[in-house]
Amino acid sequence: MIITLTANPSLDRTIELGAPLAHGAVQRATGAVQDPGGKGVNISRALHISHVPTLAVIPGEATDPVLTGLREVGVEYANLSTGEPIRSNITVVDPDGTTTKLNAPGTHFTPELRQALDQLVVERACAVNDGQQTHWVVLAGSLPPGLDASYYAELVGKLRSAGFTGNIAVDTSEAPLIATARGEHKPTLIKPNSEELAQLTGSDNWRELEASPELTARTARHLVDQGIRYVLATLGGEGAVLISAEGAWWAKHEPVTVRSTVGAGDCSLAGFLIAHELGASPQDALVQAVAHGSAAASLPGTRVPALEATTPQKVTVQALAV
Ligand SMILES: O=P(O)(O)OC[C@@]1(O)O[C@H](CO)[C@@H](O)[C@@H]1O
Repeated sequence: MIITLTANPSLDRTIELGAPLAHGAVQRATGAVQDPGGKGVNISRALHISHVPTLAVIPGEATDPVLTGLREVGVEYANLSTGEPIRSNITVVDPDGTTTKLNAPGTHFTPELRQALDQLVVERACAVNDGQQTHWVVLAGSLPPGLDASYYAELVGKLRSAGFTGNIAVDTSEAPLIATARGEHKPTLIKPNSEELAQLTGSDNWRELEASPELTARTARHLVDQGIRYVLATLGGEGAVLISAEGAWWAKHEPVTVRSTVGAGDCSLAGFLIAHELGASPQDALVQAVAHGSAAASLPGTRVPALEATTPQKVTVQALAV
């Protein structure tokens, strides 16, 4: 069982344009799709479609389109009533696949709501759900207004104090990511992209990291030395690097036609988790992460691929010396 927390879920509305986005103009879309979104939600959707048991913890009303959307596809969830609609995030896709994303701030959290959310996550992580122990808790996405940057770092500590001994992954950015990496209780895994790795390590040139798997591995090595077991660094079209105490590897998929990169990073993490649940080695889990990310990028909107629709045989992997 893998539990995901999406503290700031979203209804993802994707609009496809027949001509490049023109600032200040009225443009007619050639297509529009809407999906339940937010990073943890996407990860749970990707796990579910590949038959890996998952529970998505989400603040929001049961009648909200995000939750009805999850019910329609059969993803199990535990929601915390907030009295507010879940935010809508807009993605505009140009004909060449370039995406422009507009993310709303999300529901304001009171201290009472925060406490209730903590309790829900900790209770579900420590309980046996549907006869299954929780192997991973994934804390994912931005934090809504009212939850401060140390929220995930503190929640990792609360899970450990409550006796949760499984793995914890954190997939976030900016101040919450920095606070998590510096926190007293380290997560098992973090999944930064190049920009986030640069934020974490104080590097001012994330493009250099994206272009160099070796530099990425050397940079992320410090995080592993500080107690994070796995750093899964995604590099866009350049694949991903996994850095762990056992070694570092770079994996890259053959080029694909990109429809939408939104959620591709979430699917990479889902691919890693699926492979890990199936007992794969870290290196093979990296290959599946890259296969999942590429498959997601070739789908429209925030659509997620099933394991059987991914092509790990088109991924090349090599060990990196760090
Ligand atoms: O505003 P956040 O929480 O950083 O990101 C939210 C979001 O952009 O992330 C997902 C893709 O990773 C989308 O489903 C969603 O709209």
